[in-house]
Amino acid sequence: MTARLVLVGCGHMGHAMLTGWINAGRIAANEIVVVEPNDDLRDRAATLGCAVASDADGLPADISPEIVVIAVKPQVIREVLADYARFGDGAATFVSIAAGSSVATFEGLLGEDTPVIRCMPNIPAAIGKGMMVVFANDRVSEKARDFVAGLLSASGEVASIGDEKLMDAVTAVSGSGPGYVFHFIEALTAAARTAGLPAETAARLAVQTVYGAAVMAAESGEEPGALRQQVTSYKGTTAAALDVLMGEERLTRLLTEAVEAARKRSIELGS
Ligand SMILES: NC(=O)C1=CN([C@@H]2O[C@H](COP(=O)(O)OP(=O)(O)OC[C@H]3O[C@@H](n4cnc5c(N)ncnc54)[C@H](O)[C@@H]3O)[C@@H](O)[C@H]2O)C=CC1
Ligand SMILES: O=C(O)[C@@H]1CCC=N1
Repeated sequence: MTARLVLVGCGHMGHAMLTGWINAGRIAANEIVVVEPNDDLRDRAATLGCAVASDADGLPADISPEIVVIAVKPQVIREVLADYARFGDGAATFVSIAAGSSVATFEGLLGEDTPVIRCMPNIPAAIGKGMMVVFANDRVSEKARDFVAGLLSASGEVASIGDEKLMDAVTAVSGSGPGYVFHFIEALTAAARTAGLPAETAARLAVQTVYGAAVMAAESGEEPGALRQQVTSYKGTTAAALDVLMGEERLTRLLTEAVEAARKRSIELGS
């Protein structure tokens, strides 16, 4: 077995991405070593056919991976990276999905010649419907960039940005965004219950409505505003509800405030 890729951290996002890579055939499971201290999560990765270790000391001594993916919480990045310094300074390309953690943090801890790709995925990556946004330093080779782009595209759409500062905004919109949408579904379900619908019906209507509308927004080729107008009959029911949501730009202002809170937190996590 040649260990082409080391995945450090196999929790929610690490596992979501790992299954996407393997299921899409972008890399063979036996070319991956997963480092994960949690026994259950490590076993889950082993079930996929990956080699596993509970910490960096458990990695085979002679491996020389092309890619090291860091998928641990931002709060532990510094201590975790110290264990992977031997792959720094150009030996491997590091891919980080940690919110906030800058490329400079990686270069500082692993050596300034370390190729680093910062990526902000989101949790629908677990079903191949993610949004992944990447920023790379200029040490990343074309070969590594292509390999990583191929891996990420197994989990959904991939976009790149040239200004790393925008990663905090990206994190606040698409990284955390599924959380907002899940909460919207919860809120619509609660409203449906208040309107008298039984629990099961309320939940079903809320999910299918968000799903159908999202697919239509993604695939119809029409602007969301135009689609909204198609639903909104003059003096009809949708207009009555949208008066509540759009009056004084209530929902836009609320979301702007929420996104700004997430953006600020992303900056804090990186400092
Ligand atoms: N969950 C999400 O929707 C998203 C998460 N992210 C980022 O992904 C990263 C991971 O987040 P989650 O998967 O949600 O967290 P998680 O807590 O589910 O996964 C982190 C994993 O790292 C493991 N871990 C801790 N110390 C370790 C070490 N020394 N070596 C190897 N593994 C270690 C933990 O046991 C855990 O399983 C974070 O940096 C987060 O900012 C980014 C975008 C979306
Ligand atoms: O909540 C968080 O910090 C992570 C980053 C984006 C989504 N989840």
